[in-house]
Amino acid sequence: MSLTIEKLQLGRHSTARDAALAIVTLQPGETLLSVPSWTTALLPSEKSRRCDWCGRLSPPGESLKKCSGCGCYWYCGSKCQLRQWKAHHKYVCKHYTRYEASPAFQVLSDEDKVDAILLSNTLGHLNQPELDASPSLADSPHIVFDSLVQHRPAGFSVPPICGSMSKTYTDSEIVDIYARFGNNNFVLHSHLTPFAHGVFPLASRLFNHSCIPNAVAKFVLNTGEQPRMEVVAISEIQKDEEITIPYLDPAIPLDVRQHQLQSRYGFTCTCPLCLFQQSISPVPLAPPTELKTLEAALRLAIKPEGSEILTLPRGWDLPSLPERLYPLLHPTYLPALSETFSKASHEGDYLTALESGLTLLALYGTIYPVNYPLIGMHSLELAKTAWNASIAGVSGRSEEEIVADARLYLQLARQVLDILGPEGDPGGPAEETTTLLQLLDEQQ
Ligand SMILES: C[S@@+](CC[C@H](N)C(=O)[O-])C[C@H]1O[C@@H](n2cnc3c(N)ncnc32)[C@H](O)[C@@H]1O
Repeated sequence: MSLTIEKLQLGRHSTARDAALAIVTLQPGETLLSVPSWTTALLPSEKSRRCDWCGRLSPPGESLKKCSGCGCYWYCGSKCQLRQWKAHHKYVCKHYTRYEASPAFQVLSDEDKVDAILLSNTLGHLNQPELDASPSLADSPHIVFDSLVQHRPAGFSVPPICGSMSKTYTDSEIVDIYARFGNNNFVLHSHLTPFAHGVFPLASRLFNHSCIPNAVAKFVLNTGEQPRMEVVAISEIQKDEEITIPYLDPAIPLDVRQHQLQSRYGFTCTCPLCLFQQSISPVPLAPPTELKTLEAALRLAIKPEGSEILTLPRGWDLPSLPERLYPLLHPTYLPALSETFSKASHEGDYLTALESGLTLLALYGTIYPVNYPLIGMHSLELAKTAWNASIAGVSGRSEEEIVADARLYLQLARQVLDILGPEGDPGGPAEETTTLLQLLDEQQ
């Protein structure tokens, strides 16, 4: 398939069939692709909180309007309701209540329920003529969806379908369509919190996975429109370089990551992060007597004594990590550290919170590529902790020192979140960071 979209084009890949390649040099923060979802389905926890079409939260003081047919879909206005009706709800509405109450649907896991609804919606979409009579390939979700790689993991079985579409397609056609689901669909998130699953055929056709991605997907919500996926470069990408996104959190332990990539997507990841972690595996646990020394050394690597700048590794830099720090890469260490930071910040044990939060930031810096959104989110959390600590007081540290740290963390948060740009629900970390920086400036 030949496919060129402004800044990127499809080229051959040695193991993944095709790959998205940059046509020109791309800068961090550049939007590489912006596409509306073909169809989405909200997670059960989000039903009636968000519009089923545009995915926006119900505006403050207003409630969403319920579909009078099925009573199970909610909309922020008639524009969204009409569009969803035309796209696929007309096929499922009068069947939905019985379908949702059926034992075959009820036994499914929450994730599978969402995919079952997504499949029902997708069948509706496939049954519609393309909007454009002679669409370019990139504008034709039908053709692109048809060309997606199929994957049938162990235990693969098609969930029950809602509505009249089950009669329009043969069983084997439905199996073929569902076999493109697990490895091609996306989890939609707002400020990194998932709220829906969605089908974006063009994005699926283009982007392979790397645990050290050079781009990430974000989701933009506008009334009347389906949620839009935007793929944003987080580092400089050279002409002809492959553009990759993370299919899962690169901080997940190596064996779990490899297992999930193999079972859900059917491939073995050979990115430099996986290869490096394999090469040092099994990582020993740090002896408890040495842990504090190793943590201090890791913190010093990003924030040398008295330094007024944070030096996160430029891009993924694990091979340059001193070998004596490898025990901090043990798979159980990061979750324990993250727990310590959350608990200590919450309980007001600020000495522990500031130390563990900075160690965690340094550890994230060794795993995630530079400008990875989670680094910005964590840096904001650490800034808020430092802010609270400056008010409460921490023994051995002056208020000025702690406020200076809060500013450093906020600046890092802003740098990273500015590259990601606006996404998801109103408010959120980018706005919070700007407000806190303004407050700090006013206090000076
Ligand atoms: C969303 S598609 C990506 C586009 C795909 N390369 C294509 O040609 O349509 C996901 C599938 O691509 C392949 N894939 C993605 N990332 C890969 C990687 N890093 N190594 C090998 N295969 C990969 C797997 O077959 C996976 O199920």
